[in-house]
Amino acid sequence: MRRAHTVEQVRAAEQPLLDTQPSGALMARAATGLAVAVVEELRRRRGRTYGTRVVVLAGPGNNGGDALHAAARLARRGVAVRAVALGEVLHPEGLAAFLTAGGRVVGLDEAVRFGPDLVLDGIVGIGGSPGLRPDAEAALEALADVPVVAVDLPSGVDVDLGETPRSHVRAALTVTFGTHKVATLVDPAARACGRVRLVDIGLDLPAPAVEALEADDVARLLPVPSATAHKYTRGVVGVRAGSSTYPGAALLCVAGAASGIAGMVRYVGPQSVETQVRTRFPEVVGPGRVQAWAVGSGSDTDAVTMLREALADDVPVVVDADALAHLPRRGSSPRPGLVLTPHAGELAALVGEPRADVEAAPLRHAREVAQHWQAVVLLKGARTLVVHPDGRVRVNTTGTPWLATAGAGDVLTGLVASLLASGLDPFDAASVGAWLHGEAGERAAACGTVVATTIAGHLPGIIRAVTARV
Ligand SMILES: NC(=O)C1=CN([C@@H]2O[C@H](COP(=O)(O)OP(=O)(O)OC[C@H]3O[C@@H](n4cnc5c(N)ncnc54)[C@H](O)[C@@H]3O)[C@@H](O)[C@H]2O)[C@@H](O)CC1
Ligand SMILES: Nc1ncnc2c1ncn2[C@@H]1O[C@H](COP(=O)(O)OP(=O)(O)O)[C@@H](O)[C@H]1O
Ligand SMILES: [K+]
Repeated sequence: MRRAHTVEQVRAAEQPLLDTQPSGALMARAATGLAVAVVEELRRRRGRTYGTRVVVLAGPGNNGGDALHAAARLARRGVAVRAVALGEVLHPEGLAAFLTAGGRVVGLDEAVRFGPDLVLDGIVGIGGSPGLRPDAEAALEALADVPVVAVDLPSGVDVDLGETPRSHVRAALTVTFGTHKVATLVDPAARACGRVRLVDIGLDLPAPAVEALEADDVARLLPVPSATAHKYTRGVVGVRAGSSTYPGAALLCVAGAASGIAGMVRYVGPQSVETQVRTRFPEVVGPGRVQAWAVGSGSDTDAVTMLREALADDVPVVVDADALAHLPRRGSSPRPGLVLTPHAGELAALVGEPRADVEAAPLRHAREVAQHWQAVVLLKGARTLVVHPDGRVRVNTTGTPWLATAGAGDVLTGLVASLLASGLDPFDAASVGAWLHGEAGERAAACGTVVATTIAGHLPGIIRAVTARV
């Protein structure tokens, strides 16, 4: 599991170490890890470190201190280093180490003429508020062609919300200390981080604000049939999706549901669509009892009936697409076991705001919807979010932009419902579903361009590969 903590949590975890360890010990760990990462980055880009050039953009706080200490270490390995001071003062010990190692503080023009291979963004870290001051903006503009390594975080992002409301650094690599921050995992800030590398500085941390499943977590959560299993013990998943306008959505939702996780799949929908489903999937049966429903993908005007009928059963329901618009009104008594799977446009319609506002602040909006409907919200996107009404958040880091293809979401809806039917709770079902879907998309993209059918086609192989890990 990758874990991200808030600024307050990081500061609280740092304090006992700052109180008990020699002054500067924690910063030395951070600076050493940063210097190692920069050496690797220089080798990656230039094939060597000796004779390369690095410019530090140094702010007034400890983030600047990290960068200056790291630059001192780089100087001792033959890297030529310069620093541009952004702020009235520089971190005193960091500056002293930097100067002793042969570094020089220069003006912006000289830093540009120096021709750096990399810029180290030590402007602000977790102490920063969103946005950059004009001197930092000018420095980044003048050095715009040079790749940036962000120290702890790209300066200027909103650390705890993962938003980028104002000017900020766009890094090629972010070296973050102690734990991930919300901004290194959650979009749009995560997009400003480039690759992210975590340096352990020995913090003892509480439960995270945001977590990201990894293969071993998914392996632990995925159900496998026991020796005495029969189809009903594995769970039955029902699909109410598709319409005469969008029969394909039913096929794709069923394909996601029929990935081999649940013991049986039922389809309930218009006769003409049912015929197509049964022809394409001979293993699918008709109405009856289920342990979870997938509702709404491509359901068009049938959405309202499909949702009502699914909600009438006392089982978890995944609500997608057209059915989202027919959710019981906000404020009415919440129904347990709901998973909502909007993309940004659908979530925008739920909260009555422009799509762009949701895309600029996905975590905030997903939290709002989870609260209002007391439901698990799976907000689809490049970094899909899964938000529980109790405040827990997971972010999905698998996937590829090739997944942005019509019908991909329908496959996900069926898959999440099948995980619910097999007994996972809504939070795990949504986050495991997003992880598997992203992996299947990556595998499909490795074989060629991606359409929704090929994503579904890769699910069984991914599921077996993951379950084989335990
Ligand atoms: N406390 C420690 O010993 C450790 C600190 N660490 C580093 O210290 C950083 C936090 O240091 P600080 O608490 O000194 O804070 P920062 O260095 O993040 O920020 C310092 C100051 O920048 C100014 N500032 C705020 N927003 C700004 C903006 N948008 N533009 C320009 N200036 C702005 C403020 O006056 C703030 O006090 C972490 O991100 C990490 O890099 C690590 O070295 C681990 C150990
Ligand atoms: N840029 C992207 N990178 C990675 N995954 C993406 C990207 N854009 C969309 N996706 C994923 O593709 C799927 C698209 O689903 P959705 O928007 O519901 O499409 P549709 O309604 O056509 O099925 C979601 O799982 C989403 O997370
Ligand atoms: K920074």
